[in-house]
Amino acid sequence: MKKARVLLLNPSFLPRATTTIFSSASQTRLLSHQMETKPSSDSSRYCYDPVLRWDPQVEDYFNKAYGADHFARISKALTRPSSYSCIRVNTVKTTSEAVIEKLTKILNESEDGSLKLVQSDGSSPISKCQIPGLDYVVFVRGSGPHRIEYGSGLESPPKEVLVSRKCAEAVLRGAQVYVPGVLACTAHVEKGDAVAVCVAMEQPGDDEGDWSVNMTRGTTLQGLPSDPFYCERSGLYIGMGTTMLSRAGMFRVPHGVAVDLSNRVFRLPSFYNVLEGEIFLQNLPSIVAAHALDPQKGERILDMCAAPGGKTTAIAILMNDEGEIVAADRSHNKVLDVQKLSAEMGLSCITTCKLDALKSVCLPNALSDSTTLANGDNIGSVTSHSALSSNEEMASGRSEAEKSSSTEQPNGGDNVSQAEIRKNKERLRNGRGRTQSQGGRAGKSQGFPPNSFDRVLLDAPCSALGLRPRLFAGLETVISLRNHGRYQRKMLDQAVQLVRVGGVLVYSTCTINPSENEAVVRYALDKYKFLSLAPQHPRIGGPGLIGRCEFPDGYVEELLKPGEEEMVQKFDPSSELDTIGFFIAKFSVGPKD
Ligand SMILES: C[S@@+](CC[C@H](N)C(=O)[O-])C[C@H]1O[C@@H](n2cnc3c(N)ncnc32)[C@H](O)[C@@H]1O
Repeated sequence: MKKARVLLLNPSFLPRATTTIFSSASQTRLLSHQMETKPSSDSSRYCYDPVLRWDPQVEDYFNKAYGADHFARISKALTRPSSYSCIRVNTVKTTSEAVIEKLTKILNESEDGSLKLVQSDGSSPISKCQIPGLDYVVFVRGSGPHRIEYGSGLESPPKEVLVSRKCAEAVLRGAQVYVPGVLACTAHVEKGDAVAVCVAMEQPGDDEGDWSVNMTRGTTLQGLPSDPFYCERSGLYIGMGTTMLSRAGMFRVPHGVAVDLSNRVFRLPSFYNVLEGEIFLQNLPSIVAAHALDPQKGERILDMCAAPGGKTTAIAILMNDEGEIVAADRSHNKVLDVQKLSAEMGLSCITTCKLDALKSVCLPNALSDSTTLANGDNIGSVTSHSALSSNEEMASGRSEAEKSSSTEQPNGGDNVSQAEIRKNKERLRNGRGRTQSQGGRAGKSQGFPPNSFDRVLLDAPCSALGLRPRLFAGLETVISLRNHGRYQRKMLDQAVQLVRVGGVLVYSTCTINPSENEAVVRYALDKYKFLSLAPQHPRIGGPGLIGRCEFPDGYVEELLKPGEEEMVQKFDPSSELDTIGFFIAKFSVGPKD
């Protein structure tokens, strides 16, 4: 496979990089270090130098796709958080300047002084994004990896708290160590003790592809080589902190902070619950995906896999909250999350519905057929889009008064089941029920007629192999990666039908897997001759991969053709942009016949 040219990026777009401190031991560490059985020296044990574990065939595939050196860099980058937090400002409510002022005050007043300390040159860690058109994006620079003094040279080893891999990934992003994430702890730990926090990583089981942590919660550690998985935990220390509970408390109480991790390998501010409704923490490529869609005021847009609503709300802000965005997701509870976010951000152009993207196209006659069915044996569970938007089922950020007075019925309003009409009349008379108080219910949609949207975003569910920090990747196999691609192609088949001629379709994923990115684009371009790749603005990601990949089982995967690679945006976690791995393709929809 031919590797595509790497686009050189202008680093001035980004917050200035902080000094990284890698020990020479960490640079030379062998890929197989987690499997070593010999006890390691103190300095290589008490440090953060994880190596991502992949299924061997997946690793082989990625090595071929990217080249071994490049993939090793990607794999390493995935184990670290990005060096900055990216904040999207809700310009409907506030401005970047106001947010920068408030965040500066919050950070200066914060009890955790670590963020102040990282700026050795006296500059602020907060800055406005310099990418043209993205001046409503604010970066907050973090720092790391820091070398932590664990006191390992002392006579007795440091007391330890062992946390689950998922807990560790959250902690690396700035979270605290919460009780449910704690798996094991040294004996006799009391509240207020200094502890080293390390990660319990999945280990290979007896069968191929079988991985597990294999440790009972509450296990006692001694800090000695006789501890379970002692060697395997080498190089997996994420910081030093103070216990907020005794050992017994950690395994007795259901929630709360277990360790106040004051000395971290990576220091990133946690903006949990900060400036709610005014800001949204979002990865830079996700913001760029909303721009790639290029939504215009007054348009009708479908976000097919919308939850939790990060891109939906980004699109709404780009439209200045004028037009209609239908935010769909398969999961009822996740649709509620979109409703909550839209309401919090004060956005009224977003309507939500529960919809399986694989069934999102509904032919006009099928629409009334299934509505008839719904009247009979499945009352109220299937409701057309028109019914939803006119009858409050499709919850939106619009005020109650506005919605109840709305007479707008885009499809003529003739697809509403009588049961739904009765139910809604009652609801309007009685006011919202308890579960409907803040978008407590997500209406189901049975789909939309072909060509009913100006633009469609398909931010597809994927293997998420671009998300970082990631400490383990062994569960995906070449077959599961291929299956993700198959699922995405089926969704794309639906999306293509829903965009009107002259409209735009954006396809995105947060994975580095070519089967879910370039191969899906190849499929779309080969199958739908009316699709063409369209230029994206801004274009700050790198090029896609061209060529083909042949697998040992004979499966052949076609990727992009020469000339197409510069039309997509591939965000490489190992590049200077220091983002998650992400992929964006934008298609123009030409005449369909
Ligand atoms: C990558 S996430 C979307 C993230 C979202 N676009 C954002 O920016 O906040 C993928 C979403 O697809 C949803 N999903 C998975 N399968 C689906 C299906 N068949 N139909 C609709 N949604 C689906 C998941 O529930 C998940 O919320």
